[in-house]
Amino acid sequence: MDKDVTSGNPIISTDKLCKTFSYGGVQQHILKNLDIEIYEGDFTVIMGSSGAGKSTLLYALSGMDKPTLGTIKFNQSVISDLSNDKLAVFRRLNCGFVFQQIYLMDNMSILDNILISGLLISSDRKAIAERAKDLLTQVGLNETIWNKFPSQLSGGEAQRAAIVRALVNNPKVIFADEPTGALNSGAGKATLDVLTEVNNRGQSIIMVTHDIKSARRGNRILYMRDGSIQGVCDLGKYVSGDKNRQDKLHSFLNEMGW
Ligand SMILES: Nc1ncnc2c1ncn2[C@@H]1O[C@H](COP(=O)(O)OP(=O)(O)OP(=O)(O)O)[C@@H](O)[C@H]1O
Repeated sequence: MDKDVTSGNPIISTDKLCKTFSYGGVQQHILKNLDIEIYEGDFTVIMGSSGAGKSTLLYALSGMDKPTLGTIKFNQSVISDLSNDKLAVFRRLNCGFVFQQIYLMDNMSILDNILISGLLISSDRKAIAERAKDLLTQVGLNETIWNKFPSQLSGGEAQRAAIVRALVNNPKVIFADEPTGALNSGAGKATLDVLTEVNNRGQSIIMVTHDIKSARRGNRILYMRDGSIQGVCDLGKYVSGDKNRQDKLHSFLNEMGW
């Protein structure tokens, strides 16, 4: 795949990545010989038809699931043949996750939810707490929120807290699966603004979405159909209200048959 001039070095690459599920005695080939490069510092968006294999690809790239065949390299190290235990360590050190369902722990304060993630890789509680508070402030969640419980937050506030939890260990890549899928448009925009800001500071993001407003935030769009990459669109960095970018994305998606 051609490399956008604005992109950095490949942070993840795949070689003939395949994923097959067996269900009810039938084999379903979901990812078919994918050769992909994801570049450092990019906001990569994965779009495509329903069932195309977008989430399956995201889970394979992040080491949440293992490929059936093929190789995945993360920063030049092969991760596709790691044991489950080593993959768990790899994810803890390198990956942050943001999902449509927010999965904060109900019986802990927002700050504790974030601290507990940080303590998985460091025992320096004071430093983690400082980083957590700093990040919470950056995403617009001030001190009055820190000691609340998840059920006392709006959906948008909870998703911003979940982004902080994903960032607290300073991961190389944030993997997001429909992060605005359960949010109203205002909360969705606030979540996208945070992800955009985080990416502008250099954080690599890979996001699966059906939502065109979310997709606009990416600088590189991969379009999947039936387990393959059907097309790639390099949009350049997001600039609010840039009509040329919007038109380019629309005509790419039309071309892909979206
Ligand atoms: N663990 C599993 N076992 C069996 N089949 C699975 C499993 N996970 C996913 N699939 C199948 O793989 C296909 C692709 O699923 P995936 O969730 O990757 O698609 P998607 O492109 O993200 O779809 P959507 O946009 O609808 O969420 C689907 O047909 C799904 O049923």
